[in-house]
Amino acid sequence: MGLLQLLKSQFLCHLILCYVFVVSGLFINLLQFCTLPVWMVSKQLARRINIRLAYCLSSQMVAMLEWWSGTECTLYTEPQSYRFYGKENAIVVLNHSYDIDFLCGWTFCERFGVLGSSKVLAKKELSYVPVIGWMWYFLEIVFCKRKWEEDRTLVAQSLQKLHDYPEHFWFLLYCEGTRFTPKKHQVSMQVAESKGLPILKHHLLPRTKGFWVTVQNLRGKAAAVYDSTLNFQNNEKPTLLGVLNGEKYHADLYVRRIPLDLIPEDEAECAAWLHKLYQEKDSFQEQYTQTGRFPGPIVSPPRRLWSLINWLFWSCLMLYPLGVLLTGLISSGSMLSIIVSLVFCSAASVGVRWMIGQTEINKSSNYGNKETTLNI
Ligand SMILES: CC/C=C\C/C=C\C/C=C\C/C=C\C/C=C\C/C=C\CCC(=O)SCCNC(=O)CCNC(=O)[C@H](O)C(C)(C)COP(=O)(O)OP(=O)(O)OC[C@H]1O[C@@H](n2cnc3c(N)ncnc32)[C@H](O)[C@@H]1OP(=O)(O)O
Ligand SMILES: CCCCCCCC/C=C\CCCCCCCC(=O)OC[C@@H](O)COP(=O)(O)O
Repeated sequence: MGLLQLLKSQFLCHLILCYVFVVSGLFINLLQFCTLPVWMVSKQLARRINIRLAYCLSSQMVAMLEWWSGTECTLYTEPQSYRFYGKENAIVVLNHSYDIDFLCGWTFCERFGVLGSSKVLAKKELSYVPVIGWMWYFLEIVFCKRKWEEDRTLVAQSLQKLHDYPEHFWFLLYCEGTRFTPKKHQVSMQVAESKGLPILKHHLLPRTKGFWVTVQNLRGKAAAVYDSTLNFQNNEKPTLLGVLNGEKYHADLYVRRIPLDLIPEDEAECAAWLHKLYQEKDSFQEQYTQTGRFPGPIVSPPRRLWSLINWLFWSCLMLYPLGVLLTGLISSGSMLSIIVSLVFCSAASVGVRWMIGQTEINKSSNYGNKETTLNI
């Protein structure tokens, strides 16, 4: 292990990175809160400010992936589709099998200039996660309860509000609704069998209602669906803790651009269309497993310096007061103050560890896990 790699794996380094992320994140949340009066005067101005504030926060995590861990993200796509990326609104359909799939998605958002405005249909529980969840609230992220009776109006209303959104955005939809585990796969394949649908090897059976409601409500606003399939070379199983440790991963993303007009309006036809899409995605994954690559040419956008510059800026801004505080603390010689600070630091690390836990598949919810969820 090289010296730099050894440094990256040190707990003290992690503590510093997390400190910068959390404290700057809370500060950004506060700035977002201050944009509330602006909403009353100019909604579009408030939205544009929030897009930039969100960029300041999410690009720190992107910088950690791209510059700290040096993870390589390769894009497989047709050149005629590539020219549209970042220049139109789109619905992104992505497989949900990795702890850091959302972060790889963010990396591509950053490279195509839509990171600050990127959106997702997220489970409601994530809105309570400090920093990221609170940021999403101001970014008009669409939350769902994964209860269709409530979601059908809730999600539709939130999507309608995006019709006058002032900047290009990608709206991410994990149609599988939860992360892939062997148990959830087994349960969802029972549902597939009962519906006479083919067995999927690499995906859970997609939930079609959220897709249908999204497509219907973003018609006229989104131009296309980006069917995206993510995998990692050499069977890597990336984690956020691994990224924090400076481990380098190799992500491959295959994207097909499908104009929204090609997607059926009728709910049943739209559901059948999505099932067929997932059967195709499954065959791409199988091809990747067999050959180590996706179909189509590689047209990767390079990582940009912006995420690194933003990260260095916030690090300087946050580490300076920390340095002043620590110097004052040590020179005061007060044992009580030092103990209180240590207790505070320990509590903060437990809090950050909990946040990182939200990304871990082994802490995944029970949604889709139980036979009782079978609506058959
Ligand atoms: C060029 C580069 C391109 C791309 C780059 C890639 C990406 C970048 C893009 C953007 C990045 C933006 C942000 C990323 C940042 C962070 C993201 C982080 C995380 C958030 C993710 C989540 O929170 S995922 C969880 C929430 N989302 C969803 O659940 C969406 C999918 N779900 C649905 O659509 C659901 O339908 C619903 C939520 C709307 C409603 O849920 P409900 O439970 O009520 O489901 P259903 O009504 O669908 O269930 C009943 C039907 O399902 C059948 N059933 C029952 N059991 C199962 C089972 N185990 N598996 C499958 N199906 C099942 C049942 O039979 C019913 O069938 P019907 O035929 O009657 O529909
Ligand atoms: C720059 C240094 C930063 C270091 C510190 C990083 C700390 C930040 C930690 C976490 C940010 C929270 C991001 C939450 C995104 C979680 C995405 C996710 O995958 O959600 C799961 C959901 O889809 C389905 O849930 P279930 O599978 O049903 O359960």
